[in-house]
Amino acid sequence: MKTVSVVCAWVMRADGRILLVRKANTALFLFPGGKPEPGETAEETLRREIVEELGCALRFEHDRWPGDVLRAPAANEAGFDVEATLLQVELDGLFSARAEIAEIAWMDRAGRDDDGRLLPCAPLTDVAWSAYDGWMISAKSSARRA
Ligand SMILES: Nc1nc2c([nH]c(=O)n2[C@H]2C[C@H](O)[C@@H](COP(=O)(O)OP(=O)(O)OP(=O)(O)O)O2)c(=O)[nH]1
Repeated sequence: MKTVSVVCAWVMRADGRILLVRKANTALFLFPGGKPEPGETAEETLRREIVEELGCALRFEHDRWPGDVLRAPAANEAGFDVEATLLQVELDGLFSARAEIAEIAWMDRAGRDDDGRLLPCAPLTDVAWSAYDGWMISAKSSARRA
């Protein structure tokens, strides 16, 4: 299987919804982010992509879900898997849809946006929710053991 590598942002609102974007002329909602340029660290890629897509800076929190490298069928490239480095971050400052972003949405665990609309999502979204749930379960059981 051919692979496309991306770095993506897991941005969780206080009510537990996560931020997704839909790019112009595409149907599926995705995590903000994109492909690294040569020589960039994951953090540099994400800062650049978020400025391009949402026009704001990022904060990297250290006491949150450390994120993961996740694999799923690629949303917009037939025959490719996406290998995504997903980093939990917070947006710093006002943000809005820029450049190629057609829509921004906050998705809940049931896949709905703030208006109750069921969002069509890239396969990576489900994989990421499952990884996050797994981390939450293990974080709670270590807290109980402590
Ligand atoms: N950003 C992002 N891309 C995803 C996700 N899930 C998923 O399958 N992909 C796929 C879609 C595309 O096939 C690929 C990202 O390519 P892209 O074209 O959006 O990346 P980019 O912004 O760096 O654009 P470019 O360099 O090709 O101009 O990864 C996701 O959650 N976020």
